[in-house]
Amino acid sequence: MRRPQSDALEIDGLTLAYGGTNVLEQATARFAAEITCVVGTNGAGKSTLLRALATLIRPGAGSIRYGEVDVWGSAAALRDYRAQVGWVPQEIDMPGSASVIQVLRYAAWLKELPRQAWPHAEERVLSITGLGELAGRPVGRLSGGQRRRVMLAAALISTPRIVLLDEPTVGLDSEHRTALYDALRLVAQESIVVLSTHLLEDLASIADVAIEAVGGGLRPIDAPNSDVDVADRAAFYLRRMSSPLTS
Ligand SMILES: Nc1ncnc2c1ncn2[C@@H]1O[C@H](COP(=O)(O)OP(=O)(O)OP(=O)(O)O)[C@@H](O)[C@H]1O
Repeated sequence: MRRPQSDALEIDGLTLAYGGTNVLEQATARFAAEITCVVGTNGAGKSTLLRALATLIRPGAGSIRYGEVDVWGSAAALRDYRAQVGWVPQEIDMPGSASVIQVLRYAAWLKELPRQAWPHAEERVLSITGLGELAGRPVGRLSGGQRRRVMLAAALISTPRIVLLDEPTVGLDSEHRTALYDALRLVAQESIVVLSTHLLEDLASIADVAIEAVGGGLRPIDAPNSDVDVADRAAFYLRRMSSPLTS
């Protein structure tokens, strides 16, 4: 079931900079309980936007609001917001000797989940990510795609309402991408999912909404009629991506 409108995540007039250089300027967007893909060329600001949504970077101007609350408005608002966020960074960083279940328990401990809730939470995220049979295996003995799903499972352990993934498909073959996308489909039934990608051809199979980081701003790529088939949708996105800014 879709989340109520009031729980949307909104950015308004957002400016993000490193040093004195703006990466995004006056950017506006709205994210609902569906899968939003952020696309754009190298250096366009996709990761920067994702990091800002994860509150790893503080905006120079503008606001990030979740359910009408300015997440940077107070220390309490920031803490409450962070408790709702599951973050999957681009870099896979887990001790190779730890088993999948140990990684999940560490994530549950970090998120301060009550210990009695751990077994149910572990079962839930293993099921969503299709990792049940690998629970006891050291992550160093998993494939890149499986490790990526472990990171997603760890991010999901506290049932976050907002799931942010920076380039989650890097290095994955189509089979592993499909497994990841299947997991994200389940997550997006209840949570806001935002991911960055440079794989335009995958937008057709995963994106409910696509936005492009371009020229320091964010531009929605109109959703095509969902009745058209997947190949047509992909072609649609690719056409939109290559169209001039004024179109
Ligand atoms: N920590 C940083 N310090 C200074 N500049 C940075 C930093 N991180 C990113 N940048 C710059 O900000 C701009 C946007 O980078 P960002 O990583 O958000 O782009 P991207 O769209 O994710 O690119 P890619 O597709 O290559 O991952 C780039 O010009 C980059 O060089």
